[in-house]
Amino acid sequence: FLRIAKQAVGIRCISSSIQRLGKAVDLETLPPKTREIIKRETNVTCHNYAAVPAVLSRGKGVYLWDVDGKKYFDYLSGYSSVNQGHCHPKIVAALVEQASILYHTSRAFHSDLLAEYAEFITKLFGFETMLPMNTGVEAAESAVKLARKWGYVVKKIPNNKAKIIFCENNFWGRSIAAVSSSTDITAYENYGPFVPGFINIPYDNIERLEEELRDPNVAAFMVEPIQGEAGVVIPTDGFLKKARELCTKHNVLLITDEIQTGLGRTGKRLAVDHENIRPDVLVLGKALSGGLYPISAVLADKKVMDVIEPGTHGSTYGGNPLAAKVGIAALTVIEEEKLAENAEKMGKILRQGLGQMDKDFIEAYRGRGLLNAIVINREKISAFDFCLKLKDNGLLSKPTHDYILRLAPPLVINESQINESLDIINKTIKELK
Ligand SMILES: Cc1ncc(COP(=O)(O)O)c(CNc2cccc(C(=O)O)c2)c1O
Repeated sequence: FLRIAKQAVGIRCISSSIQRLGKAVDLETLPPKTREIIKRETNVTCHNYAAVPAVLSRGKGVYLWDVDGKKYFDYLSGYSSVNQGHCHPKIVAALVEQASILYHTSRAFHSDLLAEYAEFITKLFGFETMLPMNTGVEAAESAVKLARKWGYVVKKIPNNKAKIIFCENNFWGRSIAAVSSSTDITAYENYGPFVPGFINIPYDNIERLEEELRDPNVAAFMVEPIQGEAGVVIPTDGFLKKARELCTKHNVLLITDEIQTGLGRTGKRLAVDHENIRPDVLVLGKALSGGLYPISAVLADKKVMDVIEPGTHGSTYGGNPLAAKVGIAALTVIEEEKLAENAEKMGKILRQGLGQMDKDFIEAYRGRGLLNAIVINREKISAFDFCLKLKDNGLLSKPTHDYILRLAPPLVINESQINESLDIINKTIKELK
């Protein structure tokens, strides 16, 4: 239905003012080196991003520096990839050391590190097996393939009839399958025809989920525990727990996409830990490498994962020894430095500060741990233009929508840095009043 609806009317299921593309920026207002590099890049690259006009050349911890030496707080963390902070010495050391030993064999052969990495990550998250991939969308798409195959082989769904339930305003990447499940017209427009068998329900709507789960051809429900790109949308307490119960009741796989919410970002190792539930399939990415290298993974128990036999799925780079080494280091840093606990503490301080800001300007704020967002009064300024002003004052972020600004610094941030960031946001608001 969704596919036909999208093709027929191209409806915008979410606000028509989606701001995937920021406002045009007057390059002449930028410092010369920044301006020149942006012009050169624009001349020879696909224009698939409307970037905030900062040209960065160095990063350390929570800080970034641009080519003119200006220092910024990073409040995007590479879209929650750099949870461990920029250029973390342990993760860099792992890469540098392994890069001069062995970095790629393909899985046509075994390498000495995949076993160590797979044992580490499966033990840490409590699953029997893992499938190593590279980007988030690859892992999410692998989870969709795994669920479909499980549906046919185990649940005995008639061939090519498997359905997968997604939530409106989901975001799991830019592949044809990912945009086939999307309700964001800027993500799917002019990319049809779409992948069949995908159903959309409103997020955080248990009644609608139960309704769709009654269809015996449903193989899985894939959901973000907190919707990141939708604007840090937190479900009602108990939603995930109820979804878990219903998926079990209807013999449907629960897939949680923790590519943005996982690995300490929301103040727990995984966002599902806030409700103490265990999915059938867990999808990780982004901070699995600390932002240093594309690493993603799908975790599941053997009764699910073993439907994939040799030669029926794969990836040139998936599970390479460099990724294995970097993955172990990145996960070790999160655990050893207690980054989830720090995210919980620092997130509370951040939201406390946001709560004291001018309510005429910041209409709302929300978040868990260090995955936060503010809703800006659209009468005052767009989120993109507010970003430009924040940049001038030394804080970098990027909107998720016209009036929603994400605030997601590396999880290594400390209290004085949070307070300094709050001062920058307050100063920017005062300048705009
Ligand atoms: C929840 C979630 N799942 C999957 C993906 C896809 O990961 P990859 O991008 O590594 O394939 C994401 C990605 N998250 C994300 C956030 C903001 C921008 C962009 C962008 O594609 O420009 C992507 C995500 O936020």
